[in-house]
Amino acid sequence: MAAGAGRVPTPQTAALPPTGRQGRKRTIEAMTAQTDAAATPPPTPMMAQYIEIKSANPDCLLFYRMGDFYELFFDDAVEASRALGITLTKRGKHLGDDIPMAGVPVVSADDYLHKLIALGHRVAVCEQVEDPAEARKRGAKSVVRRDVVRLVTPGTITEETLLEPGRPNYLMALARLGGSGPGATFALAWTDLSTGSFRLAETDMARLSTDIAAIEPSELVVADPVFHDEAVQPLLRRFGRTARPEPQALFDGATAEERLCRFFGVATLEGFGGFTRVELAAGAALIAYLGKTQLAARPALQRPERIAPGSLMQIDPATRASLELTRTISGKRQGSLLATIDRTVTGAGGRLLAGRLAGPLTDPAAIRERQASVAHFIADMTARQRLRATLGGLPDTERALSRLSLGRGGPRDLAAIRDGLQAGLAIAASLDGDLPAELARAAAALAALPRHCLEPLAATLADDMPLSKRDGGFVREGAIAELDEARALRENSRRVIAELQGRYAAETGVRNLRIKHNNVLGYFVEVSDGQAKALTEGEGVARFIHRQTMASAMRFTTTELSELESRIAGAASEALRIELATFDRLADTVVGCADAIQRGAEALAVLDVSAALAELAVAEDWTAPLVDDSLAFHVECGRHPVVEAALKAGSGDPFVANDCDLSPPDDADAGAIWLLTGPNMGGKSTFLRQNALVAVLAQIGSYVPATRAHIGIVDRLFSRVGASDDLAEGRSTFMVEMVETAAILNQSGERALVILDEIGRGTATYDGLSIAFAAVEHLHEVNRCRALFATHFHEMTALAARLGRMKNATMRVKEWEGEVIFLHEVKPGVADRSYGIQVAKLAGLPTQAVERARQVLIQLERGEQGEKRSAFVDDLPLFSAVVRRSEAPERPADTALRDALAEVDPDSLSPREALEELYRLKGLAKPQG
Ligand SMILES: Nc1ncnc2c1ncn2[C@@H]1O[C@H](COP(=O)(O)OP(=O)(O)OP(=O)(O)O)[C@@H](O)[C@H]1O
Repeated sequence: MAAGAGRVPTPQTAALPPTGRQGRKRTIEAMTAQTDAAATPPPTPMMAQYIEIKSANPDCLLFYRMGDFYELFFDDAVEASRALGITLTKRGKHLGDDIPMAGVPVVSADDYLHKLIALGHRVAVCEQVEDPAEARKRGAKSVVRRDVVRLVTPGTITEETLLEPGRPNYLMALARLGGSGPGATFALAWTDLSTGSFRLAETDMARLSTDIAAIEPSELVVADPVFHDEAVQPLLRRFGRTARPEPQALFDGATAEERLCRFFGVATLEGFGGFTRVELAAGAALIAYLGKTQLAARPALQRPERIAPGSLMQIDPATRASLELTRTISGKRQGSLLATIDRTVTGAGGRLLAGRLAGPLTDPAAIRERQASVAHFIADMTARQRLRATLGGLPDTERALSRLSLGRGGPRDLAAIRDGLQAGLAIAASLDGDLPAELARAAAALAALPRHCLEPLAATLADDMPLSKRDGGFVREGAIAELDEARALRENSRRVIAELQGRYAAETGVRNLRIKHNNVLGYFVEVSDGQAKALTEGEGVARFIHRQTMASAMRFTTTELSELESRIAGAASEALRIELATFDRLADTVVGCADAIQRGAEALAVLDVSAALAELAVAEDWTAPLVDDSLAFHVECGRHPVVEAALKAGSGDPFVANDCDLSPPDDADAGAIWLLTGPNMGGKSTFLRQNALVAVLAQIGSYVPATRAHIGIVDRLFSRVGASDDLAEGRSTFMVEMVETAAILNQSGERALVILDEIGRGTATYDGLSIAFAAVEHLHEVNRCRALFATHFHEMTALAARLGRMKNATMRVKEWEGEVIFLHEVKPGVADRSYGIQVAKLAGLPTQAVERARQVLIQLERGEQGEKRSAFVDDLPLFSAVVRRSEAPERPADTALRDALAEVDPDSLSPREALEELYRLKGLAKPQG
């Protein structure tokens, strides 16, 4: 019986010793230490096997299969019990000490794996690789042979339960050739093992983190020396535990091409397109790492696709985060651009859309091709709705195929392929007429789906699928005569058992006599204690053979029952054998057609995304932007899709659309800069971001939230909005801001689009103002890019007089009865004030603090008009903040003046006396001291 079977992992409470990588290493050493044979008994054969396997996988938690459980021992047990909250127990001794042990049931292993992977662990799954009967043949003490069948790592998972449907899960390899000097070349290779996509791209040191962030890998493998290179380390640190070192041998450039050819079974890679040496090294490293983690299984990877340099808009990690493209700043999908625009109905469609959003295109022709697909589905609403209804119910064909090719598939994966093939062929037939190029290619891929693969699946598979193939029952009745026979025998035997039970009950007179089954006794007759006499006395003695006495029941068997049992067992195992063989045959057929099925699944994803973007454009009233090679950036009535959706769902307030024109002014050869001033909460950040999002949406081939848009290709997008600390990197808010601003000023060319919000506010006013000034001048004179710059430094608006391509714009507000009303409208010109205090009041600052701020502001403004700053500070008595009254206390001069005025009788004064009186009063009004 399984060790620990029947145990349910429960929250663990015992205090545990410290663990960690170091601790684990120590334990392995201790485990394998040679000991004084006389003093301590040698490890049991099973423990010796465990230690051997664990030593070969020191950096993984080892899931060691024992019956229905995966057991963990030593430090692995301690670590897993902590991470998973499962009971830590012990089993036997090693070198005189108790062996800590923890286990998880095989049936729910996926959930535990999920948690461990999410925590950054890697797990080696060690299975029994022979029948226990075989082991017994070698002697009573021999252990069943076990081996690691798979390393589960964050980038190589394929289980449905471990993956998010709409998110790709990338494994990436980073290769460097040419040493660590300036001549070094870099490349990335990445694959989504769950779908088989495989891409390669060259990169360089400056772009490295931007390119990695665009893919968002779950796991990044880097050659050991590169991983530890001081120049690369800070970049990799950004990706935390995602990045891990692997032996340099995996990345060997000299053998890379040969290794790739071997994997794809081709003599040369020429048919796949040209690759650089470093790209091949990255690709081969990825394949080698897959070999290391997947062991015997060969994933169905697509042929490598090269992403040409410059073909995608570059968006660095900070910009990506600040624009909340696929995730909000707090890390959630909800509230991101992706979540707001995603109307896809399949997992593959969702992943394709996410991928497109991560890498907008820079080729206008390719963008227009995608736009045409969207336009097609806008024009043909019936086709769109029909397609979406068909796609909506489909399982994830891509991921099912990947599991089948890795030998991890189940009956439901076969059914998914069947349904995908059926739907694909039906859709191909319905896509008629004049199709735009991208859709025509998709239709062709669908029409080419392998019917010879569908036929056996459709003829053989049942309608309802069990989860595991071992449960049987997935082959349709009538499909295989041999199986029908075995099943009939099995069913028939069950009926015979029921009849036997009735007969025994009648013959013995025990009405509630039952025939039951368990794994230990097999079939047995059970009667309650009080009625056992009918079976143990008289005629019964000869027939009923006693097996077991329970607390309140007795169990028996009969010769007839034993014979029946072996017939039933034979029929059931025969039926299962036939079903398993059928599964393997069908899975082989599917894997044999993997290429065509993959292309079909991709085509379905393209159709889903095109129809979804059409649906979005219609529902939200978006328009097709004109995208070309110019430097134009002209958006009319643009909106921020996420803020607009939030307003709709919340207050119901309409979103105020705004124009933005950064196209080169008439006689200029470079784009314009808008300097945006306006009150807090006026909508500056929203306006800045919405224009960046319009550029992104336009370049993924989508329609955009505007009434008209003309976008000249943006090759690089920079957004520096809001401030954040990067304490892990030891950088303050201001430092982070400056590092990002430096990157923008160093890297933007004339095709860049730069969004800068309140640069320089994190330091002293004059320092900040000077930096903001310099940044705008630099953007205008050196970078010459299109830019939007929001600021509260109103002094900067004066730059418009000097910088020909800079324009001032402001957010309109209305003041009404002392309150400020934000109109969220952008208009040319300069803001007169910031309205910060009104916003503070709206935010609920205590009344006396608001009043006090007003006084300080008045004095500060006076100070700006000539009075000395030091005098102003002197004018602020230390304790005035606690003055509760809203009016300022009367000063002595005010009282004297009022008294003097009261005494004056204007009717009795001559003109000369009146003048003298005026001088006297003025004298009284002079500030004291
Ligand atoms: N065009 C708009 N139409 C309607 N509401 C808007 C619009 N723009 C912004 N808002 C609303 O105003 C809020 C504040 O906008 P935003 O953060 O862009 O202001 P801001 O000027 O950048 O403020 P601050 O200077 O304080 O950062 C938004 O959360 C949104 O609810």
